[in-house]
Amino acid sequence: MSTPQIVVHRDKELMAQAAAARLITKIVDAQAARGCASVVLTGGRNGNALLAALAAAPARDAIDWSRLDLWWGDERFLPEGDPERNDTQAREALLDRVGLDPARVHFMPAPDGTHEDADAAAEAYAAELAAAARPEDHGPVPAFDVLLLGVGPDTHVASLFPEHPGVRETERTVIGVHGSPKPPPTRVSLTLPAIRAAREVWLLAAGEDKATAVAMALSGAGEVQAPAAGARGTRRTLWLLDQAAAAQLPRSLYPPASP
Ligand SMILES: O=C(O)[C@H](O)[C@@H](O)[C@H](O)[C@H](O)COP(=O)(O)O
Repeated sequence: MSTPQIVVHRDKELMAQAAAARLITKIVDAQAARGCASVVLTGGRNGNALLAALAAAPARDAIDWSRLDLWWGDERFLPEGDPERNDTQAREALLDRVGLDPARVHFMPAPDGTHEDADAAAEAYAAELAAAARPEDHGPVPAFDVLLLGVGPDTHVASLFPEHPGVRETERTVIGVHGSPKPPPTRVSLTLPAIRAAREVWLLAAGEDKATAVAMALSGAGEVQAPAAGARGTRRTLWLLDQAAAAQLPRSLYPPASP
């Protein structure tokens, strides 16, 4: 697993634009090397701001959108089209404006006749991930190129909350989450083992309400107390912050070239 690297941007708008530029390059490079790319999306304001910045970036057309696999790190277990669903928000911010191949867009299931509860939805998503994993991925989920995560003020990532059962999961790749402290209470989430299959994990945090969480997760806290600390990529773990979210980082971690 990779050691976290930290990049601090002046404010959250610049952070979203720089992350979008970084993501465009990453996807273009992966497509040039292998013909396709895979990205795991996150819910939350910072993840959506990144998608909106991507939609507005002229260089977005460098991406072959029909050869991009999209997955979700977590989803709010609400009916399809609900404005609070992460995928509804992602569609509005970006997905409805680009030429994606619907077969490559892997929404997490919504409640319906087949997926009565979040546990059934999680099981179905785990099977979809397993079916997409190739032998060279050496595991039950694809080795995603980039997995995006927002960081909560309590250090949660995806729908893995401090001290909740989900953060202790070592076997399953996707779980149903019940009693989430962040509404809505019922969710579906990748687990830390699934997150750690990604080549690159990018964590996004902006605003002063994130400063304590960022400092805690980067200062040696355990993943049960600080789930963000357990989110690492096999090749790279990148914390993308604005100045306010970086304000409580120990000086030893604060990158030299930061504003
Ligand atoms: O479904 C969700 O709500 C998320 O996926 C969640 O993990 C989110 O990313 C963080 O809470 C950060 O959210 P903000 O970027 O809005 O602070």
